[in-house]
Amino acid sequence: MESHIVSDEVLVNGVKTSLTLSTDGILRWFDRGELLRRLFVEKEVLGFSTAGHLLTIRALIKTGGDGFVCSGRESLVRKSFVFESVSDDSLRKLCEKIGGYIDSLGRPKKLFMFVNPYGGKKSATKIFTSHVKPILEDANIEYTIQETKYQLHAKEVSRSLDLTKYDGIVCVSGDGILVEVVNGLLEREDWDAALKTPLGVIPAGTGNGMIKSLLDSVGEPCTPTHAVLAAIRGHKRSLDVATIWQGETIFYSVLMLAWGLISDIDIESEKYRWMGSARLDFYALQRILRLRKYNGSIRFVPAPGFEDVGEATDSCVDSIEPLKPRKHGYQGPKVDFKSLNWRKLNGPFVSVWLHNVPWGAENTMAAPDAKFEDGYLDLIVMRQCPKLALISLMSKLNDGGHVKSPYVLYIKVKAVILEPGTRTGESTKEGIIDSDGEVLARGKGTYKSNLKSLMVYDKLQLAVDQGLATLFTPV
Ligand SMILES: Nc1ncnc2c1ncn2[C@@H]1O[C@H](COP(=O)(O)OP(=O)(O)OP(=O)(O)O)[C@@H](O)[C@H]1O
Repeated sequence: MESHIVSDEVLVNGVKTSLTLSTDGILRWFDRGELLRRLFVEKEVLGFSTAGHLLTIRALIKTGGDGFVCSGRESLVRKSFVFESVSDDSLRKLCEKIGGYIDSLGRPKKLFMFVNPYGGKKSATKIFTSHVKPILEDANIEYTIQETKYQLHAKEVSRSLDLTKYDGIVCVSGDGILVEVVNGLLEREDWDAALKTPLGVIPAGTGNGMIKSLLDSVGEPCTPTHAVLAAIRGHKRSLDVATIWQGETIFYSVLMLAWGLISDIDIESEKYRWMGSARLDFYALQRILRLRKYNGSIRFVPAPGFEDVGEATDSCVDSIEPLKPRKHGYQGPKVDFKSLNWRKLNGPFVSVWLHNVPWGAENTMAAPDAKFEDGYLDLIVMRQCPKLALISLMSKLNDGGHVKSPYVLYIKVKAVILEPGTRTGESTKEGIIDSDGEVLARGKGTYKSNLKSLMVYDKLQLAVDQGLATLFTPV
């Protein structure tokens, strides 16, 4: 028998009932000894409020169950339970004990929220109003909202935000805003402390890979409501951050980097945006039928267990360019690159993909074995593949089945030097390198754009720092 944190008489619909919070964190109420209902405070209770003698407990309950069901697809609904206390004293005691228990869970009390009204289907504001706001209010969480007004606005704000005022930053957006926030935090003088600020995402973009990866890892569906709950229950986890650099230019990535087939599909299919999500399948098929291969090489430091992949490359050591020291902010991972075991794969390549978390988008499980905080990136390489096999392989992207294909090399790496080259047979055409939805580099003969990309289509280096950032997580 669990001991009680508090147990008292209350009225439910005028009927005398006993309300109990036990040390196992379950709130139960009984009628003549018979259990009427129970709520798992940690999992289901958002908060409570009082009015007169009434105590209202607000919860988020799985539909189709009483909170004990764990299947992945049911939805969550807000529900209130009202208890009438028998005296001021009783109400005070109940509030103090239930409030104390909720406080002990380490939940955020004040959040800074970015809302990107231009991400995805332009529905972030609506998602905030109808899914996020009511839950924050039920949970008595204060929030400050910042709508993003232009590209890199979230990065700018994160660089100078007074973080002592907030217990976390939540982005109602796609992955793009999260990446901006991480980049902004890493440029701060107090980057080390700033990176301990937990970050959350409410899916409202085209690519919602990070929140999909978090929710899917515990069998929960990627919905705004599940995402809010993940952000406010007080659980945190670390996240690896990859530093990508070329000369003085640096980009911090938390999701992925792609070169070849995948980035061509992602970026070039933008011109078919009017087709909606069908644009990706449509353009993927075009790209497979007229398959491109790229010259170039990848040098990498393999994770334990993958030391024999590729060929040894000693010459690499001389060509490593260390990260240039910055005036302030994070200085990159502290690794002696020259002492590491470098291996090499030569092109031509159909596709080169690096992934930090399993899902690249809600329907793309790029790297089924990727871990948030293992200190490695998953490298997925395809050098050649018959077109029919490639079509079937692309159809397996939604369950990660592609990594089992004999045409795919799937390993874990700590650092990479990528040397992208021209398309085979077309020496005037180069490719696109894309990281976390950003075009990092656009080579000759690709699509036309007035926007200048961050880096040039040339050698770039990348290394992972383990668990540098912090995320809100569902459990
Ligand atoms: N007010 C704005 N106007 C234009 N662009 C903006 C605005 N606010 C943010 N952005 C940019 O929108 C981009 C997309 O952000 P977000 O994370 O919401 O979605 P996404 O899924 O990454 O991308 P998509 O635009 O394809 O949905 C970011 O690169 C960000 O810089």
